[in-house]
Amino acid sequence: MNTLSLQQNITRSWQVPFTGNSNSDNLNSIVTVGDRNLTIDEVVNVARHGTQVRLTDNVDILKGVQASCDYIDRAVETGQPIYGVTSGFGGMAHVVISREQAAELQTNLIWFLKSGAGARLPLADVRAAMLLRANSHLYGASGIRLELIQRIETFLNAGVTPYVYEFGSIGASGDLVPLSYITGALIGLDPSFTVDFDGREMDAPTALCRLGLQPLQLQPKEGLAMMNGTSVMTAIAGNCVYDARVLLALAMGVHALAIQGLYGTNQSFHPFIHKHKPHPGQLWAADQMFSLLKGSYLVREESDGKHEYRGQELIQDRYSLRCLPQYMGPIVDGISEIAEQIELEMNSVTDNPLIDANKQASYHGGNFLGQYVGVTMDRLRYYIGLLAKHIDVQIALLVSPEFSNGLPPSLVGNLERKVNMGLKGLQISGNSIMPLLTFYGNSLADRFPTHAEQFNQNINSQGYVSANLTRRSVDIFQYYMAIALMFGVQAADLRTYKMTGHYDARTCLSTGTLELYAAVRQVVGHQPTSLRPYIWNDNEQSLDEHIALISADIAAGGLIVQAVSDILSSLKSI
Ligand SMILES: N[C@@H](Cc1ccc([N+](=O)[O-])cc1)C(=O)O
Repeated sequence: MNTLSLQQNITRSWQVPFTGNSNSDNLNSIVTVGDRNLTIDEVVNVARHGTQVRLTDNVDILKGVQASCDYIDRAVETGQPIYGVTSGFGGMAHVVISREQAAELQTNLIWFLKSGAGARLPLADVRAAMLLRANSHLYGASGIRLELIQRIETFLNAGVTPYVYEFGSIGASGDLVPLSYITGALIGLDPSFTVDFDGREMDAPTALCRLGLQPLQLQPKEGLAMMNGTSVMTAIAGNCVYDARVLLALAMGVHALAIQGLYGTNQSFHPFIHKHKPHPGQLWAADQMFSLLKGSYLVREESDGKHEYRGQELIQDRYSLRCLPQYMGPIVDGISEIAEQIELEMNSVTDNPLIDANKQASYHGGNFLGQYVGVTMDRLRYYIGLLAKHIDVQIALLVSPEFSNGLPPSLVGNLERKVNMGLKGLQISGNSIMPLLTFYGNSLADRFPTHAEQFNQNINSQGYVSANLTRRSVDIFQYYMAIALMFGVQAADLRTYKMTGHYDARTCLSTGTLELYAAVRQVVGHQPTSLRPYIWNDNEQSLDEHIALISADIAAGGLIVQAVSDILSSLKSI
């Protein structure tokens, strides 16, 4: 079946409704796999937005794939001792496997690894994992037939996604258990392997039948090649890095709104300061913030180096404003390093043994160890915690008249209505999320080794669990960001009123934050007006609904994300 002929514009059950963001250019173009490096954006487009996939038709590459299979065939024929081909697995690798048992060894591997537990992974993570597995195999070092790799292409393009579970991998032999579910489904091993077929739950043999495919018997090495690798944790990591960058760009937007709400200065972002401490992330954050505040009537324009006594107000801003580039810098640099390492992992061969068909040799090693994923995902959660902590203190300044430079307590809109308590509940709700995000910042990769599997896997990365935890952290951060944006918008309106006597912040905000402000107002369905700020009386809206609307827009890459697309693309180029 030619799955490429399937209509590309059908919206599938697992698809995130695409409203357009910075990777929209590539959205409808096909992603070719095998002859070049994949990017995080491409993986996200395939995983979430249904971009079609085509395996390379580069003859040399395809010959290389076949040559690795031929090498394995010969090795089995001649009884060469090769791990996992003519030997047992892991701590039982001393067991000799005969030529007659070599295929059964591979199928049996799926059976005893079918031991996952917990919730199902999001389908987008599984799709990304399949894409990365195909990519890894096309290096021709794995001894797996093109026919099996093509099944991955077929599944992806037809929207067929195996169910995989959140527990089972220690990230040591890669993701053995999660990948066993993908492998079992791809070959239609048994009805107990199930898939999402375009929104419908179905057993794998039935799904194959619908795709016009027969169940497939694994050849020697193929089970190991499919299951011995980091593709699932790396897939989750790639999706998380994408989301974390979006959230970092939004954090910059939130800070720019908060600085205007607080009537902060732009002087702290002056290039003169930062060229004297030129860490790339710090330079980026300062430069972005300087631009983001340009043209605003709600900042103290002090870029000429002048400053004045300000009565009871401090002559310079508090640290969460003044030291923003120095605080954000390491996070920016860290996330960019994480993105680089995850992209490299995405474009690696992560199984064992690896075959060099040209030299007629195979090498026993350990590219399946997911330590890069474990460590980077631990770091990413740590950075998310730091970002959240910074936003939390900004909100605390905004709601406290002692520190807010004259804003009403808890950002109450209508002070005449004495029962109005403003955004107190919203802050408390945010306060219930932020500590969790910093708690999730704890590391997992350094936890006590499990000495799994007869001490064979006696060091492990926990990369899979760490990546899943990072996804949770990203999801929660989206709620927190929604809350922060609500504070930013309300503060901008109230500061506008203080400066002008009307509430329409569009007339005063910087050009760099106007779109973000307008996007939030549009998403919650409250258009700006000069007569009232965003929140006027407590009983006129349900704040929880606004949180839900804004966070859903962020998750879908909607209007709010589009509003920071310049920041996002600049972030990707660091
Ligand atoms: N990742 C192991 C392969 C492996 C080890 C253990 C198991 N197992 O299930 O015990 C399976 C596969 C290696 O290549 O050495």
